[in-house]
Amino acid sequence: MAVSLWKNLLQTTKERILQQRRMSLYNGAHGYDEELLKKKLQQFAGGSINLSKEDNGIGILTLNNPKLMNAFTGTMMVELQERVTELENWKDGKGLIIYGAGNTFCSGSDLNAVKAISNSQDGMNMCMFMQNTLTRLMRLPLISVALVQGKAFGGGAELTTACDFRLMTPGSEIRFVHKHMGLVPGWGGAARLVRIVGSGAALQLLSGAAGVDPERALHLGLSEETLSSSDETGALEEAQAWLSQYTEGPATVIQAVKKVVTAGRELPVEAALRTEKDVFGTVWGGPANLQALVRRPKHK
Ligand SMILES: CCCC(=O)SCCNC(=O)CCNC(=O)[C@H](O)C(C)(C)COP(=O)(O)OP(=O)(O)OC[C@H]1O[C@@H](n2cnc3c(N)ncnc32)[C@H](O)[C@@H]1OP(=O)(O)O
Repeated sequence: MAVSLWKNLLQTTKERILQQRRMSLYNGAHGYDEELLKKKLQQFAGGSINLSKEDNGIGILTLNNPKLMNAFTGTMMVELQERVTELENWKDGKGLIIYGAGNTFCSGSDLNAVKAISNSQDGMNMCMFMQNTLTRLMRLPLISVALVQGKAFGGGAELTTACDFRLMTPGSEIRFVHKHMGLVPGWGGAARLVRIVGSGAALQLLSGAAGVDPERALHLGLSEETLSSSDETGALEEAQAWLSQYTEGPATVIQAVKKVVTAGRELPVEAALRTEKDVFGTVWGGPANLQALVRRPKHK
């Protein structure tokens, strides 16, 4: 009995690792050694990434390094990857809100770490790590929201684009400052921004490196809504209420919705259609479907 339990656990863990590899953009075949990079990132310690999984199926992910305006240290990058793995395995999850501690979102990568790994290969390795993590974040079967208070600069602006939606508080700002740092986005922010606002607006935002206030963000389609609260508690409550409109219902169905949209967003149409058929098969005749057939609701 114990042996068979152990075998099952081993098999599940193996499958999970294989699934993560499949979902990752970069692996050994790209000359990328994740374990080696993680060791390097661990040298730049500070801050944390905290996750709280609420009973209503909404996860709250906090970027917590307020002394540095929530800049990403190396250990925070590693912790973000760990939290994403936790969210991938959250059966009851439906939504996710990402926000920064201390009334500000995130000022990008920690410039102290950046300075210490300023050679090209280290930079690309760090990008591969963050692109892997943010791609997995974007593909989570959860509806995700970046709650932008204060500043979302550099890599912080890039992180907002890995979420399905952005909500901004009054006075907040999203700014792709990379050009002023002699850089371009490297965490996947350019590719995602083009898909959100179109190539013309993306080119303006990256080459102008100007701040985007809530009004302009709304106009560009970069933000869904400007919240009325500026304080952390009020903004979080508002963001939860906004997200709840879309997370109402069984987790299996909400996750299926996100999966078909992700497929439509990322795959060629034939592959997206096949995925849609497969996901449909997971809900058709499922508990929520059967209960609805009994209730026979009228959608007036
Ligand atoms: C592929 C990823 C590329 C990147 O992300 S590159 C990084 C891009 N980000 C930046 O260049 C942001 C630089 N910081 C700023 O512009 C300003 O600090 C910012 C965010 C507008 C906030 O301004 P203020 O509200 O006036 O606050 P402040 O400047 O006094 O900052 C408070 C303390 O936080 C520090 N800080 C802010 N952003 C940081 C960062 N990214 N890395 C390391 N430290 C950072 C800042 O140096 C200051 O510390 P201290 O009080 O001087 O010891």
